[in-house]
Amino acid sequence: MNSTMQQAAPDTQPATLVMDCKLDKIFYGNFLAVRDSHVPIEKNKITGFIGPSGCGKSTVLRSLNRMNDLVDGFRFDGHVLFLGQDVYGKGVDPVVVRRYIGMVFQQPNPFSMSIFDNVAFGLRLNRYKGDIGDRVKQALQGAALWEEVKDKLKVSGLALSGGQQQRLCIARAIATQPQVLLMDEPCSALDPIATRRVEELMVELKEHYTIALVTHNMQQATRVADTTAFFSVDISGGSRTGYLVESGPTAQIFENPREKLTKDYISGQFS
Ligand SMILES: Nc1ncnc2c1ncn2[C@@H]1O[C@H](COP(=O)(O)OP(=O)(O)OP(=O)(O)O)[C@@H](O)[C@H]1O
Repeated sequence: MNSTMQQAAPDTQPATLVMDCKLDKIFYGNFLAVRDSHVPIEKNKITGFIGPSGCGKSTVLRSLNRMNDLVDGFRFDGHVLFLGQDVYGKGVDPVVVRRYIGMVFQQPNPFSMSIFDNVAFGLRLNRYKGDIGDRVKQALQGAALWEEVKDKLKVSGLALSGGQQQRLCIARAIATQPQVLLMDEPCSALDPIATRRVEELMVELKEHYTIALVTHNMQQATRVADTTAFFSVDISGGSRTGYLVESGPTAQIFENPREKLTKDYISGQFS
């Protein structure tokens, strides 16, 4: 395993599998937050994570690019493989991991700097040697924001509308050309029109990227996700531990789920 994560996928890895995430147990200190969750993430697809509050959707998502490393007491049993390589392997730099597996958060969080500098941020951080201007333009085009901002690249990112800010954050995330984009409820702070825009964008982006999406919105999952993973919460041990109930093609999960728990949840019978 090398720290740059640039090796080719081993032959044993199915070509379509970008990430193989086997999260047997995830702890925050002594608290078992998630158990028994094996989530395959397939290339150029959107994998949606759905389930009730506290079932561990964000915990699982944030484990995929080591965002949880920043949380005191976080540890897990299992593995997270990116193109067959252990994301948590010895000597693997989390900063490098996040270059390949980018993230977009719930609240649009542009930096307090110009639109251009927001998008160029990761490129500069990674000492990008090419033409930064070209890459910024390409990323803004990819995030369907270029036409709206091309004449005001020096204006602060904070001066944009909420929907534009979220597309700016998506541009920032794709500027370094990651292979996977993790999106944690990216539309929850947006109005319905901006939400539709970002949903359309996600569908366009999957042509070039692989996306894992946490969403509370089941209609959103049916609109954009190719695969859906349904999580629930086990309260039988007196604690609240999230786990994967089932995952599969979105149409199957919503129209013909294998598990009664899934059926109850998607028909609104979950308490
Ligand atoms: N940093 C943390 N420290 C301790 N416990 C945490 C931390 N983050 C999450 N948890 C706990 O882990 C469990 C899963 O939380 P998580 O946020 O992953 O669930 P979720 O399904 O994404 O919830 P929601 O839909 O409400 O955002 C919860 O019990 C939560 O309180």
